[in-house]
Amino acid sequence: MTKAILVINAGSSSLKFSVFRDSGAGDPVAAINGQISGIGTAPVFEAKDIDRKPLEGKAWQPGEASDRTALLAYLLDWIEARLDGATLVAAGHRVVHGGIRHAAPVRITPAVLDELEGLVPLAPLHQPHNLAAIRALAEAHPELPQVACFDTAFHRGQPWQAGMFAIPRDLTDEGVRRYGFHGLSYEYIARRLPEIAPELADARVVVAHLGSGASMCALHAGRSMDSTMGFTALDGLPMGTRCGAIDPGVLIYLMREKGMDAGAIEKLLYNKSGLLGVSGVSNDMRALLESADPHAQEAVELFGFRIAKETGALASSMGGIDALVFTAGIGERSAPVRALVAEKLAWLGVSIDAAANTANAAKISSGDSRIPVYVIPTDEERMIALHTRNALAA
Ligand SMILES: Nc1ncnc2c1ncn2[C@@H]1O[C@H](COP(=O)(O)OP(=O)(O)O)[C@@H](O)[C@H]1O
Ligand SMILES: CC(=O)OP(=O)(O)O
Ligand SMILES: [Mg+2]
Repeated sequence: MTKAILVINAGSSSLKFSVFRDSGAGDPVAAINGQISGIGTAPVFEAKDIDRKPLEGKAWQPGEASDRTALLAYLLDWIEARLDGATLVAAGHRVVHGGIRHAAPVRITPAVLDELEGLVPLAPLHQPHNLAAIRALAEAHPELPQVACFDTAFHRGQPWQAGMFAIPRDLTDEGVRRYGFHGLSYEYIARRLPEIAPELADARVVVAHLGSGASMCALHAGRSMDSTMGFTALDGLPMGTRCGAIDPGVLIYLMREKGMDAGAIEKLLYNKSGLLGVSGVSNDMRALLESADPHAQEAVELFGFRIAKETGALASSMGGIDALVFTAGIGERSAPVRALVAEKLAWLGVSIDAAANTANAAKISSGDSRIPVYVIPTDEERMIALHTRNALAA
């Protein structure tokens, strides 16, 4: 029997999904990818087959389909009509925060769901939507096994120094520590890199996951040694709308001198900062690269500066660097951003080939670069499908 696994990556206003077919041999294979975007306003459903051929499009009128349960029920009906003889056996979800307890994917039960709900304050942009999708699916299909795959899990094996803040120990003990995120993406890169470059299997590699959320990871022999994100997905690099690393004294200043409460600070740092806050133009890197506004150019420059700076820091965490990898939306597709970072890493001997970079080639370093530089498309969905299958088999 061919089995089908539904993979869901739920965001604030979108629900990305994939259907994988699992014959039992090798990795599950993606058959359908799609998303429902515009949730909460005017939802739009799009799906493509594995050759990127459009399968379906549907747009709802504003207000017509406002709740996630109804949209998920629609999605499930649509998927079930296209299983083509396969049986839907499980759903795997990206859940951003697994907290102190989860170092591996877990089968969802009501108790697990309640526990994950407790982590909402640590990932306000993601966790509520991840859990809402699980709840809605459980309502529509109570018998379907669901598995939560955590963005934090891959980092749980880091050396203790990478996970610790210099704060009183009782706070550390209760979980106020650095977790790291985008773990499903880094785990995929850790598997994929040795296929592309076998000589790098045991190497010290800095991976830059540059999407709407952006972070970097120090990978040594495929294991996470350090990462730029910490307790929350706010730390590290500036992102589309998130500030990245900030002096905690700024928060005290905002509270004391500006009278801001937790909600206002959360909104400022998660939704109004980053590329959007610096540029005043957009949170989208494409718009900034096209803009002549000097503040847009400053936002791009700051992004590149911080990526280069963190490359040095992460290399230090591993005692050196043997390769650099770019991935995710900006990392995979923005030659100007990669060129900017490479320029700032010239001191390290990084040099890229302009034509290869423009072509988004797999290897973009020039022959005389001291370390190779790769562009590797990430595949968080494939990791989720794999983890979901394995969690069910266990
Ligand atoms: N060709 C491109 N050039 C520059 N940036 C791009 C390009 N294509 C996509 N992006 C950027 O990638 C970001 C989305 O990355 P992605 O990894 O899909 O994010 P997420 O999954 O976190 O929503 C967008 O904010 C956009 O700025
Ligand atoms: C953890 C995180 O920042 O995720 P995303 O890039 O999807 O926003
Ligand atoms: Mg992403």
